Parts: sequence; structure tokens; C-alpha cells
Amino acid sequence: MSDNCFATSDVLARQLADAVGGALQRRIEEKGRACLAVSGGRTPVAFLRELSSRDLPWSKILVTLVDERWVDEDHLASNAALVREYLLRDKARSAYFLPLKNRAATPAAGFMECENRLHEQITRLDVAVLGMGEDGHTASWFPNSSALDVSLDEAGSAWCCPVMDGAPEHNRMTLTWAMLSQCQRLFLHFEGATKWQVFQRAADTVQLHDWRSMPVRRLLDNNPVSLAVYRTE
Ligand SMILES: O=C1O[C@H](COP(=O)(O)O)[C@@H](O)[C@H](O)[C@H]1O
Repeated sequence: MSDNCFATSDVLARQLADAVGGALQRRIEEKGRACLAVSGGRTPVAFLRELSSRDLPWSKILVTLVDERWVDEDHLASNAALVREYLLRDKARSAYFLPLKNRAATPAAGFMECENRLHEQITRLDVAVLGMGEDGHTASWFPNSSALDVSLDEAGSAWCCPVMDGAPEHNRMTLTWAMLSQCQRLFLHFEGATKWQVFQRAADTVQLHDWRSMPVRRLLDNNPVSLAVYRTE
């Protein structure tokens, strides 16, 4: 794991955009296209805006979400709306966007369609940028949610999982560890001293296997993918 700590949010956003943009560029040079998964919430706004200004062959990039709240795109909580507003603009307007939400009434009802669309359009993710909540959740892997059995199952075949309990306010669809652990580059992006303390508590080696109480631990415990933490002080 590498820990990349910056003094301000602006510098963090630029440095993370450099790292993610570089990784996407290299993948496109190697295989002609690249797949990126980004997170929602408040933290990614400056990073997404910064990334949208980068000179990349965006028409060769598929963008999807690490997780989504099961709300329509005109809802303030929609992660798809956030990505459309802050990333799919400027130079990145020609990127192809694959949302996780569909027209089903619940994530459980929409699971099969979402799963099929992921498999149809993605062979393997290249880069994923995850966030982290103060409760130790990442993606929509919430502490003690019953969805963790499927979401964190290393041997599982599902690439997404409906989250019908444990998440605040909205039911969700999340990518699973089975999908994210095949990604080439994983970034964990958060800001501030409180989240750093949460992360340090998660990284405590004595409790590292206890994913259920702090699911972000799944990224740290025996992770086959190199993880880069990008954060502010
Ligand atoms: O609910 C969510 O929370 C986390 C962290 O969000 P933030 O607002 O504290 O930055 C985010 O990574 C996740 O994608 C989102 O759905």
C-alpha cells in the first residue's frame, strides 16, 4: 500500500487526477481502451472536475460507478448525476457512461439487469477510485449489512450486489469485491484527520480480518491489487 498525503484538497484533486489519468493512458496504450469506476458522495467533486480537464482519449474510456443510491438521476443523492455534472463534461464529454441504476423499483429487482450489463460491457476494470465513510464503509459495503456476505465473497461470481439494509437513507447497488479485486489499480480517496483516524483503526493488524465491522478492511487484508491511498492531512 502507498500513502499519498497532501496539504490541501486542491492539490489532492490534481495529484489524484494525474495518477488516475496516467493509469488510464497506459491501459489505452496497452489494450486500446480502459474502464474506470468512480465513487459518489461529497469527496470526489474536485477530483472529478480536475479529471474532466485532462487530455485523454476519452472516447476509448468507459466510466461506471463503484456504487449507486437507488434514486432517479434528478435526485440530489444520485451518484450518476454527480458523475454527469462533474466528470462527463469538458474534455471527458465523449467518455461512455454505464450507470448502475435501472428502472426496476428496487436494487434487488434491478440486480439481474445491472449484472448482465456489467458483464456485457466490461471484461475487467482497469482503475477504481473508492471513497470511505466515517463508519469504515467503502463502496456500499456498510458495517454489518447482510449484503456483505455476497459483496465481500472472494470466490463469488456476482459483480454487483443489491444493498437493502445497513445503508443510511437509500437502498443501493454496489460493485463487489469479486469485481474490484480484478482491477489493475485501486485508489482510496478521503479527506481530513477524522477519516485518517478511521483508516488507521481499520488498518490495525490485530483486527484486520474483521471486515464486517469495518468493510474498508477488505481492501487491506490480503489484497491482490496494489492500493494507493490519496488523502489530505
Ligand atoms: O455513500 C457514500 O459514501 C462514501 C463516502 O462519501 P463522502 O460523502 O463521505 O465522500 C462514498 O465513497 C460512496 O461512493 C457513497 O455512495
